[in-house]
Amino acid sequence: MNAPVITVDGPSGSGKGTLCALLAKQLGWNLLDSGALYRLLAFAAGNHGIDLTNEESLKQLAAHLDVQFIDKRIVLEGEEVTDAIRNEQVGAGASMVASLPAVREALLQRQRAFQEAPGLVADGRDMGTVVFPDAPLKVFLTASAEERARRRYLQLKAKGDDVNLASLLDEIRARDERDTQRAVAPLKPAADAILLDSTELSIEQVLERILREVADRDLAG
Ligand SMILES: Nc1ncnc2c1ncn2[C@@H]1O[C@H](COP(=O)(O)OP(=O)(O)OP(=O)(O)O)[C@@H](O)[C@H]1O
Ligand SMILES: Nc1ccn([C@H]2C[C@H](O)[C@@H](COP(=O)(O)O)O2)c(=O)n1
Repeated sequence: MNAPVITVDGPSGSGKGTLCALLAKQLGWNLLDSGALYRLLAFAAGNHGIDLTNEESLKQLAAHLDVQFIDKRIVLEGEEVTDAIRNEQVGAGASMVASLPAVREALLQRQRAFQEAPGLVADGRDMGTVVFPDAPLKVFLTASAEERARRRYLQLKAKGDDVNLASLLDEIRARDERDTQRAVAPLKPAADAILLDSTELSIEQVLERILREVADRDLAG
């Protein structure tokens, strides 16, 4: 029998990554950060001088992407890029390459390979709709664009980045537009997903709510 999967989809800054990391730790399950794959591809394209609209070259690059996930570190073509892929510029590039159907197809099997015992928590935009359509628990996590921009502002400021709240809100809205309007695997809740708006919830409240769903479905064994 396949290992169970919990999918968490939603827009940028809604808290998916935070929730998934906590869930995976609590359950002792594997974690897939699918956004990191699109970020890595955009980053690698920059290294190789490949235009972010060149679908054929990006497809080849995606199929042969030399990446290793070692604990919480990410190594791309021998170079540690864990922090380097986490800025808004790489996020915007990731959103562009993610709109190309051949790229999504090339990354599909790589994502499904993360489904290993005892279970998988999968973070992304199309985890419940495309990559793991049979997952027994699907979550669609949202928050208002203003709250998501505020969270990102605090996150980047804590890292010492020079940030502007209004620009972050513009970038979040632009990314939402691109991610929800693309023709292939657009960001949308799966028909059987639980919708959770975290605008006024703490991280702990979100985790508690989802752990209740895990218990109700008897997923943790
Ligand atoms: N419920 C919450 N309340 C307050 N802050 C939160 C909440 N959830 C997450 N955060 C904070 O918001 C920031 C963004 O969260 P996170 O990276 O988990 O979002 P994300 O949905 O994974 O974004 P992306 O898709 O762009 O990677 C982090 O600093 C995180 O600590
Ligand atoms: N399953 C996924 C995951 C991510 N993307 C795209 C869309 C995002 O704007 C970009 C970066 O993701 P993040 O790291 O911010 O979660 O990658 C996607 O299309 N499908």
